[in-house]
Amino acid sequence: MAYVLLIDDDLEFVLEQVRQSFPAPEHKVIPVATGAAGIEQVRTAPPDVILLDLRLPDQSGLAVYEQIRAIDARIPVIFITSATTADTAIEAMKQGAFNYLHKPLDLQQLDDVVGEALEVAERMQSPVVLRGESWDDGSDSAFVGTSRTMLEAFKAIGRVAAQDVPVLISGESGTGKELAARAVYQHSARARAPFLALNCAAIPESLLESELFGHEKGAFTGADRRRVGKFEQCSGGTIMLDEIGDMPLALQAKILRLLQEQTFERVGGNETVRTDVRIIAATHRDLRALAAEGKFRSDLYYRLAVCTVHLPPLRERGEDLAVLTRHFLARASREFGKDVRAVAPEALDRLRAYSWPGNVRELQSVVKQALLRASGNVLLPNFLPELGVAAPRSVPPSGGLDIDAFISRELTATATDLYLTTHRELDKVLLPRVLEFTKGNHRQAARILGIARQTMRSKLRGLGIHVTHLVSSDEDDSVE
Ligand SMILES: Nc1ncnc2c1ncn2[C@@H]1O[C@H](COP(=O)(O)OP(=O)(O)OP(=O)(O)O)[C@@H](O)[C@H]1O
Repeated sequence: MAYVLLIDDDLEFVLEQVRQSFPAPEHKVIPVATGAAGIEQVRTAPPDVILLDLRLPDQSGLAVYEQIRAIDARIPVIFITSATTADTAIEAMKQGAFNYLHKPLDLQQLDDVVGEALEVAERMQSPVVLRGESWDDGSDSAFVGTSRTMLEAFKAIGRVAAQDVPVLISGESGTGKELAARAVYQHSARARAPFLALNCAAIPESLLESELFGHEKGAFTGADRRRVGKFEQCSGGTIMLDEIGDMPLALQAKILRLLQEQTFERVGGNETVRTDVRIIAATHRDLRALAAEGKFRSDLYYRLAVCTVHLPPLRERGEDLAVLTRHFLARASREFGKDVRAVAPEALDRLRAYSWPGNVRELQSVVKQALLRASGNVLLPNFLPELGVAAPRSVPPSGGLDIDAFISRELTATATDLYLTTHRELDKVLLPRVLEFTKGNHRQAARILGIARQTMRSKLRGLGIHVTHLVSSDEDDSVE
């Protein structure tokens, strides 16, 4: 359940819109009409996200924002502005506001921006617990591993977290780099300041610079107002640059300067902006090799590689496979209201024989699929999907889905959940296709599909499909 605090004296119209977008009982919207009441609410019952009008009867929205930040800088604050207060909204972004929306509110933007803020807040606030020993409570943010290599990684996380220097996290896709970055952040001196994660490979090259550094009005066609970038917005906090190996060389130079001097210029601007951000870079590529080939700046590589955390691939983690399988089984059992507690040794043997190119993410998906088919409380080998075929996809499949072939393959006398697994298979193709069609527009996609946006989001998450908000509130979401 999301808890949204609305601080706005226009309680009739705006409140109605917010309630429409975030209906009870799944959501709780608490409205207050003054800054003082809002601050009191944040103090006594901290919300997940705050919508704050810039114009309030008792004090300015910016003053209220400063006080909220002092209480907890991690709660995302989205400003509500009228056209005349847009400049102040930009000022608020410079001070770390999450985003801003114009009145009258556009319901889709409201939904997208608040939805994204909730995801960001969850990343910051749900604690990543490093689990070297106990593993079977299925807790959502547990970072599980008992193998020697994972214990080394946990130690490295502990070692680098406290030092206020850049960190480089390496590991194949699905090995837990984002979890590691969150753990570093949460154990650092900046843990009470914001954390933003950005996937450099998912953002078109032409937009990435502006996303990170912002731009001035008129910097390029369509830049009709100044935009504050992530490095300015997140000053005091931590930024995860995921897939940094995919960053264009020109932009790497700008990152290097930021690391050396903590300064930069917005795109199309001359003003030197000062910031104070800790960078956690992550990559599935071999940056040292890329640097040797001239495809990654070696000076940036050496700067980033002072503190490193390496996450080994699942196939090299020995005993972790069983531990993680039980962990995900406990989690999925809870999620689907089943009670499958044990894994048959033959099922584990089959899992061990596989090479796991998609690593822990793939295992998580396989266990979920197996659980959906399971009956009784032991996970038997015939509940497992065909390994390699059922690997999660993060990009839309190009060849489409042969649903008839899928059903023929799965239709056995022992199948118990063919309805669910077939629908999941269909979702893997359908959802990305519809989002592609709507250019990442969630509201439109949900409307076309005829399902609730929240349902669509949770389905995407369940399938391991990540949706990232790319640019600003004015623009769209897109599929990674
Ligand atoms: N050791 C672990 N314990 C529990 N869950 C894990 C572990 N490692 C990964 N996961 C889960 O696997 C999924 C993928 O992890 P994560 O997104 O951190 O990987 P990644 O290396 O950043 O992947 P990518 O490079 O594709 O972005 C997430 O759902 C995460 O919670």
